[in-house]
Amino acid sequence: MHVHVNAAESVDGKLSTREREQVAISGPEDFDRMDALRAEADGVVVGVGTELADDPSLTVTDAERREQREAEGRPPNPARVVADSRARTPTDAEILGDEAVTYVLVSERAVKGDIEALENAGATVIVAGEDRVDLPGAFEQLEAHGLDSLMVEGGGELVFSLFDAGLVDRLTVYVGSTVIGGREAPTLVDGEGFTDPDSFPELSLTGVERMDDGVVLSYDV
Ligand SMILES: NC(=O)C1=CN([C@@H]2O[C@H](COP(=O)(O)OP(=O)(O)OC[C@H]3O[C@@H](n4cnc5c(N)ncnc54)[C@H](OP(=O)(O)O)[C@@H]3O)[C@@H](O)[C@H]2O)C=CC1
Ligand SMILES: Nc1nc(O)c(N)c(N[C@@H]2O[C@H](COP(=O)(O)O)[C@@H](O)[C@H]2O)n1
Repeated sequence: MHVHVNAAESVDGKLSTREREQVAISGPEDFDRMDALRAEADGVVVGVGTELADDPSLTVTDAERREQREAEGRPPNPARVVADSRARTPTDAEILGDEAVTYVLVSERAVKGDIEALENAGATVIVAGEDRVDLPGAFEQLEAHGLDSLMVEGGGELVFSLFDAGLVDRLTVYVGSTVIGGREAPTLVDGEGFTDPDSFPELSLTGVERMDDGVVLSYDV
């Protein structure tokens, strides 16, 4: 499985405000770059924190990109994937719309009734892990469903777990020229954090590009 993490952060590393409401950090050029990344991927992934905060659609906006995918024998939109241990995704969430297939990754903590409600709303539910979603195990199951490349949009809790599990292959981050601040505001990588310098993931900078009012930094992991 190839895993690409892409997000937009303020100059002080925040993904959003302490109120965790969706903020447009990047501009039209970067949103178009994100759309192109979605169009390349077999699946677009978020954590349930992002799902509940933003209610995103995770679909490809540009019609030509959807047509190009279809010309290649792919579905017009990538699959949507949400890491949601306790099956908290609302059944009227945008990601359960019929523009694309949707996988909800849950753990054994999810109750049967909530799983069935998501299945009735059109989701395919994948169970992996006892407490939180076991990401390596869940990604193996996604591969069995034909998904070989994932574009992860966040948020910081999920991105930490992906780095911690050694699952990230590529990182692109738009750094906008704005300051959000707030010790409780989500950052690109939250979770428990790494403490041993020997365990810090080492990235290799592969690109720096000016875009909108900021820069896009690209890394191989
Ligand atoms: N600027 C940008 O580019 C982006 C901004 N955002 C912003 O980020 C914020 C949301 O980020 P955040 O709160 O970090 O939430 P996340 O989207 O990272 O979701 C975190 C939740 O995912 C669930 N989860 C399931 N399995 C795992 C696992 N193995 N590891 C980690 N989490 C797991 C957990 O809930 P549970 O245990 O219940 O399953 C956890 O609380 C919002 O404010 C949103 O607007 C988000 C994406 C991009
Ligand atoms: N690239 C980027 N720039 C920003 O400024 C952002 N706020 C985000 N957020 C991500 O975009 C998702 C919105 O998805 P839809 O367009 O509604 O499908 C949101 O959930 C974040 O993942 N990204």
